This record gives sequence, C-alpha cells and structure tokens, in this order.
Amino acid sequence: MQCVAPSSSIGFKSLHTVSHRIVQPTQLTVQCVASRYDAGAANATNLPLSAAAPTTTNNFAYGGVVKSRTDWQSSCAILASKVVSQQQNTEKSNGADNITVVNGHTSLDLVPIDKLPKPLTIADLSPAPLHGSTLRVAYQGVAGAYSEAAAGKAYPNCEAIPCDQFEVAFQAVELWIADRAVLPVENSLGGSIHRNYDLLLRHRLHIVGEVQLPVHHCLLALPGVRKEYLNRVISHPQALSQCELTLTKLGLTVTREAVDDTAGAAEFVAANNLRDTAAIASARAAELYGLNILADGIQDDSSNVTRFVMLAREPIIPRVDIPFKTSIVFAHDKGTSVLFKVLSAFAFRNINLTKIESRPHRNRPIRLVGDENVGTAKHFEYLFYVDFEASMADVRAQNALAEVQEFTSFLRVLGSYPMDMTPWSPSSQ
Ligand SMILES: O=C(O)C(=O)Cc1ccccc1
Repeated sequence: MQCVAPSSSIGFKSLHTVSHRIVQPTQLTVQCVASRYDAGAANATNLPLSAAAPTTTNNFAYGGVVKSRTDWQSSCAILASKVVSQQQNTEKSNGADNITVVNGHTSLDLVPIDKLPKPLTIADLSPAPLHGSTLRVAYQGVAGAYSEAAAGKAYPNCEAIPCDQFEVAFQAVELWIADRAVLPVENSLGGSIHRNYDLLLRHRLHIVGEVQLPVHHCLLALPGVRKEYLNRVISHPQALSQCELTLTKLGLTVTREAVDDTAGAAEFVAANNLRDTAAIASARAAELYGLNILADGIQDDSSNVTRFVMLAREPIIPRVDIPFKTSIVFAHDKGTSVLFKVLSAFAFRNINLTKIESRPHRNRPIRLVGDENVGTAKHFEYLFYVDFEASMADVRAQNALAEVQEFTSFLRVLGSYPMDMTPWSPSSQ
C-alpha cells in the first residue's frame, strides 16, 4: 500500500508552519509534509485532508428501499452500458479490417491470445477510479493509524489518503478526490462508534465492504523516557478505553487525554518533544515517529478487534455466490411491537442478524402518544441499525425488506457487501 496524497495538491512545508485549512467544502486540498523524523517516512507523514464546514445533506428525503433499488437499477444501467461498449469494442475488433481494440486504443498488430484483455467478470463491475489504476482510499488520521491498516487490508495496493476528520474522508469520496473511505464502526471491547453511524446517515455513500482488524496497542514514548516520568497518556478515546485496565496495572494512574487518532497522538508526542507524555498507538506509528515501545500489547483483551466499513459513491452489485451482509437503518412507524415485527421479517426467513443498534432520532427526538383520558405520553424516537447475513440479490432479503417497509416510516439500505471471511488471528498490528 502506498501512503501518498494526490500529486496535484501536494505542497511541502515544515511541520510547524503548515496550514491545511479548507476554505470551501468544494476546495479540498492535500499537503504533504517532509518528515522531521526520517526521510523514508516523508511519504507516510502526509498531513491529513481537512475541511472547513460539514455538509448539511438531508438524507431523509433520499431514504427508502425503493429509492435504493432505483439506485441499484441506475448503477446496473451504467455498468450495463460499460459492458455494451466493451462488447461493441470487441465486435469492432472482429470486423473486416481486423482492428483490435485494447483498453480504448486501436492497434493493427495481432495480439497474442494470452495478452488479449480478459472478459469482464462480476467482480470487475465495481466503479473503477477514473484516473489511473490505483485506488485512493481516504481514512481519518495520520500515517500509522489503524484505519490506514484497515485500508491496506481491504485494498492491498491502494493509495491511502489521510484526512483530519471523518467528515473530510466522506467529502473526499463525494468530490472524487478519493474512491473509497474507510470508517471504524465497532470494536469488540468499546462497542459501536456512534458518531460514525450518524455520519453514515448524513452522507449518501454506500457500504461496499467490511474488514475486521485485530488491534494490538503499544505504549509509546520518546527515546530515554521511562514509565515513571509520565504524567499523561494520550490517544483516540477507543484506544484509551481498550487499555484502561492494563494502564492501571502498569501503575499509570495518570491523566488520560483524548485526541483524534492513535497515530496522531504519537506524532504529537514526537513533534512537541514531550518527555512526560506517552501515546497509545501501533508499532508502525512508533517506527514512523521515532518513538520507543514502553509496553507492547496493552489492550485489556487479546481478542481486541475493530470492524471497519468501506464506503463508495456507488453501491456494488450484490452477489449470492459468496457470503454477503446487508446493513440497513430504519425508524419506527406508528403501531405496536414494531421492532418485534421487523425482526420477525428476518427470523421467519432464516436470515441471521449480526448487529442491532439503536440511536436517538435527532430529527424527530420525541413521539407523542395521545390518550384523552390520561394525557400525552412521550417516547424517545430511535433509529435502528441492523446488519443481516444475506445479499440484496437474495429474494429472502428482498421480501424481508418489503415487509419491513410496511412497519417503518423510514428505511434505507446502507449497503450490501461481501463479509470479511479472513480467519481470525490476533495480530501485531
Ligand atoms: O485512531 C486510529 O488509529 C483509528 O484508526 C481509530 C481506532 C482507534 C482505536 C482502535 C481502532 C481504531
């Protein structure tokens, strides 16, 4: 995996003077910092993309399974037109003048059979980047963040693009600066990352994949610093909570401070030469920012794993020949036992649920239930996020969702995507 910013927008500045503020949401820029620590890390220490203002897209107007199906149909149509144009090219190549069309270029040379372009398979039918062949994957954080590792696991030869906020990673995809965004959504120790679920709703990106990444935390400090010198530990809030017990066991009952990402914490310690502060981050972050590993594997549970989802502008075509998962979000409609009815729609079809999560419904916080005799009862309104093990190409899933729609006031399919089936092994990530 490469860790570079798009070359058109790279600017070299010193770590202390660089400004990477975006003036308008439509003018995302990337700046690359020549590393103070070592020349080899220069690529890896790109300053993240940043944004001035969050978008205010209202996804509720867009929600609904019918709309999502329409989306699928329109992307199928686009992809079908790609296939047709490929067929037309092939037909051209079989024409009387024997001109072969290879990757859009015509050639009068005879091409050996093994060099002919391979036919498209269903796996090719995900939108390809328009500029060159390297997939650009936006993640929140700086080089050495776990999200960067997740991007590399999902797309081994990708170009990872650091962003200073998740909002920016989303916008980078929406504005075609990146092809995918990677987003941590839940952790085996810390539970769901709620803010990121809210982001999924506020944007129109589709989940096109997932990866589960074993997370191995290290306690990092400047060379020569010992545990006894520390009076502060900084990291991403999830990392701090995943290491809480171990930190206490190590005698580190010092102040904890939350920062945006683990590798950013390591970079901060190094850049500011902080001899009283340690960071919780990966071994790779230690290497990149010239820090020592004071303690290795400090997560409270060795089976610490984080689930990330991959987001794209277009959905992928769902398949039934490999295990697929589908993620949906819905809101209650009027009536009783709505959640029971919704979950039964899956249970009766033997569709396994892998996740259910409720979040307060921000746009409609309260539901009034009138009763003339007693008064007006008020309930909180919730959005429910459900993941189930079936593809949207599976008729069981289609029927279940048609039924779910009857009981819900809002339903959106966030994506139907291949399940991460890699064997589980705690790693040294
Ligand atoms: O901060 C990071 O490195 C992230 O990618 C977020 C995160 C934090 C802790 C565990 C997994 C992911």
